[in-house]
Amino acid sequence: MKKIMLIGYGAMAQAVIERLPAGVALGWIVAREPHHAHIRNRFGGRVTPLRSPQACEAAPDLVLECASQQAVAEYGADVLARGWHLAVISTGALADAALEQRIEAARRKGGGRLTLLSGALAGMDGLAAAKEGGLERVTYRSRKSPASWRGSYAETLIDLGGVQDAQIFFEGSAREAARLFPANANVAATVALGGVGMDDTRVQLMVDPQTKRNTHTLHVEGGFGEFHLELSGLPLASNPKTSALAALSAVRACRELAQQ
Ligand SMILES: NC(=O)C1=CN([C@@H]2O[C@H](COP(=O)(O)OP(=O)(O)OC[C@H]3O[C@@H](n4cnc5c(N)ncnc54)[C@H](OP(=O)(O)O)[C@@H]3O)[C@@H](O)[C@H]2O)C=CC1
Ligand SMILES: O=C([O-])CC(=O)C(=O)O
Repeated sequence: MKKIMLIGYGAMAQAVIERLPAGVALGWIVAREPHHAHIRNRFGGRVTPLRSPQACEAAPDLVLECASQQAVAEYGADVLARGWHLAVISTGALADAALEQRIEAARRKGGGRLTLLSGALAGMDGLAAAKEGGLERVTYRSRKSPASWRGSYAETLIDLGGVQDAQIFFEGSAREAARLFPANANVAATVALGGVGMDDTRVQLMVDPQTKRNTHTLHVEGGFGEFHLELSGLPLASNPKTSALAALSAVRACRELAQQ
């Protein structure tokens, strides 16, 4: 039986817990103190709530980050320095070049393994293959409902309550998008890391009052030709910012672990 540590106890973490595949057990949850009593009541002694991964006395087979860019900054380097396997969903954290270097240095020194989860988008395999032939242009667009952008920096750029038609409210690099929209633009960072990098990946963010989906559009041009991919994902009921597919990509990482 493989034993995992989950970082975060929000919408995605709940979706992952509900779908944990056979052969994988949840051993630890890193969560803020107010969640600890709930975790103890729900799982009894089977799952230990922790304030940080450093408080864990055993070695998890996988540490699954389903929390925030801030959590990646707080714990990522330490997890990798211990030689553990870290799977990250809040990939936008790596838009901070200093943090990316710290994480890479810790990984090299400690021998840990870093996996970037494919998250809410598909096609990362095709992007990686296309990169081998040279990439010329990568554009990513995210289109979500007003509810999905609420509480984000979008509120300073557009009147989410008054918008009548679909509208682009942000255009910029993946680095800017991931840092300005930490709960909404991790996919931009994932595309950037798999393709032409944070500064050359063009990003458009769009609000659409007519949709209830999170639609991700990726356009890639290069020596191989071009591809255009559109994925229309259902958001999680408990967090409209987050697509169900992102949680399923974390479940898939657990299944791969079970099969090792
Ligand atoms: N790569 C991708 O394709 C996608 C990435 N994401 C990212 O996945 C992450 C999780 O999403 P989701 O579950 O929907 O978000 P939620 O806001 O629903 O839940 C986040 C959880 O993580 C906890 N948390 C955040 N920071 C820390 C920390 N430093 N230490 C301990 N706990 C922490 C929160 O704690 P508390 O309850 O105390 O606030 C909360 O329990 C987000 O960063 C989101 O942006 C989402 C969708 C797609
Ligand atoms: O889940 C999504 O649709 C995308 C998302 O939030 C992100 O990229 O951070």
